[in-house]
Amino acid sequence: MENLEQQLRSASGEVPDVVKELRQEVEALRNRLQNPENLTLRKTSQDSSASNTPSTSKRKKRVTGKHQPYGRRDPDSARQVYNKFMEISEGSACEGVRKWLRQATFESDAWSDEELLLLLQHIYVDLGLPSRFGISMPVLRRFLFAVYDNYNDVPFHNFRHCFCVAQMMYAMICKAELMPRIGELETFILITSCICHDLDHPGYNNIYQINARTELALRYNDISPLENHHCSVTFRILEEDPESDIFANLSPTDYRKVREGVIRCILATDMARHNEILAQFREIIPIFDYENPAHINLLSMVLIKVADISNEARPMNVAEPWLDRLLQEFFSQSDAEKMEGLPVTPFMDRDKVTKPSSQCSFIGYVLLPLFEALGDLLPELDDLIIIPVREALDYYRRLNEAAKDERHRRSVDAASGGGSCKGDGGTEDGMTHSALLDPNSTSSAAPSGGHTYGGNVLTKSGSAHSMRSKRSLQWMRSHSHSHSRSYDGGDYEPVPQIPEKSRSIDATGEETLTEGILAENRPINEEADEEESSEEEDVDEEGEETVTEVEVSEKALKFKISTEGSSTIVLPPTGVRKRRESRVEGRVKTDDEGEGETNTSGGGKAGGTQDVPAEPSSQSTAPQDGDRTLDLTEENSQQPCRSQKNHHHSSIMSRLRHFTERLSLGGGDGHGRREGGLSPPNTPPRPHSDCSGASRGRASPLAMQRKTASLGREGHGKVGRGWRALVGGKGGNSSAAEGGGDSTGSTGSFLAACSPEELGNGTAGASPSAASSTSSSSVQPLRRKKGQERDVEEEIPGEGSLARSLDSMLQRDHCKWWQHQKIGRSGGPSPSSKQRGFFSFSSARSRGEKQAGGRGGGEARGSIGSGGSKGPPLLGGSIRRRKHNIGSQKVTGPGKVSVVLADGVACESAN
Ligand SMILES: Nc1nc2c(ncn2[C@@H]2O[C@H](COP(=O)(O)O)[C@@H](O)[C@H]2O)c(=O)[nH]1
Ligand SMILES: [Zn+2]
Repeated sequence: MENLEQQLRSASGEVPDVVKELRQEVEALRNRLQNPENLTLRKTSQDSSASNTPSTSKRKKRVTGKHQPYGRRDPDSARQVYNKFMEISEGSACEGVRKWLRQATFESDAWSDEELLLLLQHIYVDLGLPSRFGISMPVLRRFLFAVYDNYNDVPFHNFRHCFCVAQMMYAMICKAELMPRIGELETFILITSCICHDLDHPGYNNIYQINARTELALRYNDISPLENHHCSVTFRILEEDPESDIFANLSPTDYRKVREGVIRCILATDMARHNEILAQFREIIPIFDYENPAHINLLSMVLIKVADISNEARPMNVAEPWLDRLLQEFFSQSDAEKMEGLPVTPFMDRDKVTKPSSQCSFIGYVLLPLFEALGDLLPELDDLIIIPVREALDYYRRLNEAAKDERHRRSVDAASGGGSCKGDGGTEDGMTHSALLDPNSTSSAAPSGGHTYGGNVLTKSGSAHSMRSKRSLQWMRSHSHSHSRSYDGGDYEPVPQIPEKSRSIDATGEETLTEGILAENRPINEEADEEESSEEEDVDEEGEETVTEVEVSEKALKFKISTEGSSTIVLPPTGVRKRRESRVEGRVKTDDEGEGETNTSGGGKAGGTQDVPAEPSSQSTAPQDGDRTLDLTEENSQQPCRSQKNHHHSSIMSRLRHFTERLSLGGGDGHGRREGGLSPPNTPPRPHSDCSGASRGRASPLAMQRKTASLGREGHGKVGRGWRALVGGKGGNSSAAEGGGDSTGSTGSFLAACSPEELGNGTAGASPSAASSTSSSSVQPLRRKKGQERDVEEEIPGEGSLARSLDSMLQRDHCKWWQHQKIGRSGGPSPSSKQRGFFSFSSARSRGEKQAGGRGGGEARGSIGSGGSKGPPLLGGSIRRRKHNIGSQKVTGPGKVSVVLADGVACESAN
């Protein structure tokens, strides 16, 4: 522009007005673009021309990643989804689908995007939320679509993930009959939070955001940058398009509670806060009081966390594609980290992670302890989520054990000049069939770390097995004989096994020896302390572990916001070994015996219970009441922490210094400068085949099974097409649909997709899924069929021919297909003669059913608690809510400054 103006000036002596105006516009545009706030959402105004679609234009600039390989979905396809959603939006799910929607077996892949939107609508309506909170159906639909439109096209953290989380939340609410207990408002908060909890997720996590110093990390000062962003986007959606504002008719009090609640819940999904939240929750379980808002707060945070990581509670054919997507996202991030010279996040590193190792670690150390804590309070959820997760862990342990056995066998073979890796039970991919196939195999349950292989017990030298507790071994033994998902609910105490992480297995079963996991990952992935090295000495090379996401994420949070409204500098754990021990022992010690008091003085309540160490000297990473910050001054560094008998204080001090330096400095030259100059990685999302698994690149029965099960990702609509063909669309355009969406509904057509008789007569051979169903149902004890191997390359979603043939089959025989899906879920509901097929497509009126909608239309279902006024304060709890002036600072101790980040959230740090 400047050049142009200069030329014009020299040519004609003046700059014409039109050019001046143009310049102003360019300036305004530049300002908009440079302010990331303006870029978070797609502007409604930009595309309002097209059928009143709320928002479908491409955002110009990302705020969530420097080198971002992912993007939004194509605006045209989003618009199409909107139009289709509007077409079907007055339909409703039939009874069979509704029931399925309350199960962990629900398969989101079976539905198109617009169908999922319809199902989300159903969830709101079924819970009576629109009528209770004055949400008209057009507003609800517009909101749901805006949410859809603000998810990115990333492998895992996409709209379908948010759907799954919301659906699991719905299932838990129904199963445990939570609504009367927690109240309508909290239910509203929970469902909405689930739907919004990963909005605009870039596919790269907080660790990347912080290390790469992205706009988000800068904006949120490294404090849960993504979760803060998800919250921010949530409320921007509502602010920027009042027609989508589902909170518009809330009273000011309720609005405040909802806003606080949604923020609280979404922020709780940061895995860096996992231990803190779990520890606090465990504290209150024995005294849980549904009348106590602080307890409800914490329960909600746990519920959303559980829903968020609940994929492994789903049947194998649902869970595994999600794991593949997650690893795809992980690997893409670690590839980018490598290319950008950033610390490589160990649990995301394709060179170090296998599916079984990843899942053993995650389920054993992160997921199951959380689920079981929830199960302690809500035993109703055992069947729904806890037992399936135990089985998943059992399965992955077996895989891990088998892989270890195989490696051992190979090394023995190699040492003795032995030959082939194949034969006598070994598979091409390094798995030992005997261990996988034989549920009675003792290989995963051998006491004292013994492995059986070919009848010989190989004694493992390492400490990993010795770190299993007796109870763990007992459980593993008992479960190695388990043949059914119908777990007897016996005396199971989950004590995680130490998964093997030090080696990964490639497609041929070749193992890649990894270096010390922590060694490569500076700054925030490293345990740099010498003392720690010595602490690790008793971990043999096979017992080496990859730190979990929680551990790495905790470290990534320089400031850890506590739910008490203050924040604390996290004490770095004293070492992997101690962490493991504390996990192994902590639960046993804390729940009943009260031995976990070693690190609190005066019986401090908050925190620490999960990580209560086996040894008094170990550290809890959870903040303790009364001593929430670590004083960094030299003189105080010599003093023991007030609330912790800290035998390692000085080393922790040095570690902390080291750690905080590294944190703030990023990788690179050791002086805080990342090595620049690297070209953008330009790493497109890896195809599925790049997710390393215990076995890759080979077709297998399982792969076929999975292929048939994870249907129609070619547009996500394959399966639904059968239904859509039947329903045919209402024929109304989107605006008509919007207009007609009040509680009375318009004259929607009624269409029962198939009759109960048809369902009852379905035969197993009718579809590829039926094959899946048959085979998986015949192997109840494990989540996998005997001999099933992992084959990632075979799992590419949406791969043509099978999906196509299924699609055409579905158009003929969708009812049977659906029935088989139901049959096929291990642990899923048995098909009932009352099942009514896919969807019935009916208006509220024609079904004579409550269809919430316009104000006062339709009452809430179920027994609902008192008026939804239970919304507790943000960050409340045991938990004093503090009113602060945002931005204010005060010195809170020698070398410490407290800065108020947001209402109720203060951050204390060394100055
Ligand atoms: N290794 C695994 N990690 C998992 C699995 N399911 C979830 N996760 C991790 O948890 C977080 C949840 O947070 P989100 O709000 O970002 O979704 C997710 O990012 C994963 O990293 C799993 O099955 N295995
Ligand atoms: Zn999530």
